Amino acid sequence: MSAADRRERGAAIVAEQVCRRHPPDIVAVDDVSLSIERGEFVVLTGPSGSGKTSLLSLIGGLDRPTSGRVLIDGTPLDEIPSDRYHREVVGFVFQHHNLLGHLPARGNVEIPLIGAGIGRRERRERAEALLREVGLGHRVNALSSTLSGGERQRVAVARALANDPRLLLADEPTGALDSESAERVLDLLEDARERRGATLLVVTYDPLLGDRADRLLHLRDGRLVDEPDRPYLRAATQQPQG
Ligand SMILES: Nc1ncnc2c1ncn2[C@@H]1O[C@H](COP(=O)(O)OP(=O)(O)OP(=O)(O)O)[C@@H](O)[C@H]1O
Repeated sequence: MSAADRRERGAAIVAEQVCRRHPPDIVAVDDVSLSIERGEFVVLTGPSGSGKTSLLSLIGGLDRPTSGRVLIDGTPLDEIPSDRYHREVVGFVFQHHNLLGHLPARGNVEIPLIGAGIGRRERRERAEALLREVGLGHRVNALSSTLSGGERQRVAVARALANDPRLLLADEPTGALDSESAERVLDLLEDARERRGATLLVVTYDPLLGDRADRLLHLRDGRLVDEPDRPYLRAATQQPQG
């Protein structure tokens, strides 16, 4: 199916000849075209420095292509107001979870709800419900800085889900976790897809995620490449270097 066909059927994400250059001569993303169906779970992998985070940032509206364009549900991303996109459409899980350590777990999950015109009490209830969903109902008042790595990552997932995003983007969400915590985070992401119909795009080296994804995309030197097997999916401690 061509990218244009998928767009007609309402692909969640389309990239059309997307490039991201950094002066003077770095090409982080080089002419990438792709299409991801609604509700699909796609893993993006490739060696270190191949452009995975750069591409995720372009799709997540954290950065803009130097040429080409990204469409979300058929609408060019640069026509969607950035605050609306981040408030209503997309949720992010970062590897280093970017939690505010001085806030309790609940406070972190409430952050995306603050700009959404939701009253304080409802925000609180929703954040607590999400934390229960990720198995942290007993830790809602714990300062994030006192949580374990796996717990923090689960808070990060709860925060990413707070706005009920239809697009969930994750950058090495299990990279820093032991296998049990990694399984748990992965279950949460898959649950978001099954229960909420979210589309998942996940950057990873983790074979566990690769096994569960519908499809793997491989980047090398900023370009999408065909790989016969899964050379970049290895335990985090054995990450291949560029
Ligand atoms: N702001 C920037 N300025 C200059 N070069 C950049 C910038 N951001 C990324 N790059 C370069 O673009 C290339 C792709 O980087 P990116 O972080 O997207 O790779 P990656 O595949 O996510 O790597 P890793 O797996 O190590 O996180 C790298 O060569 C990187 O040094």
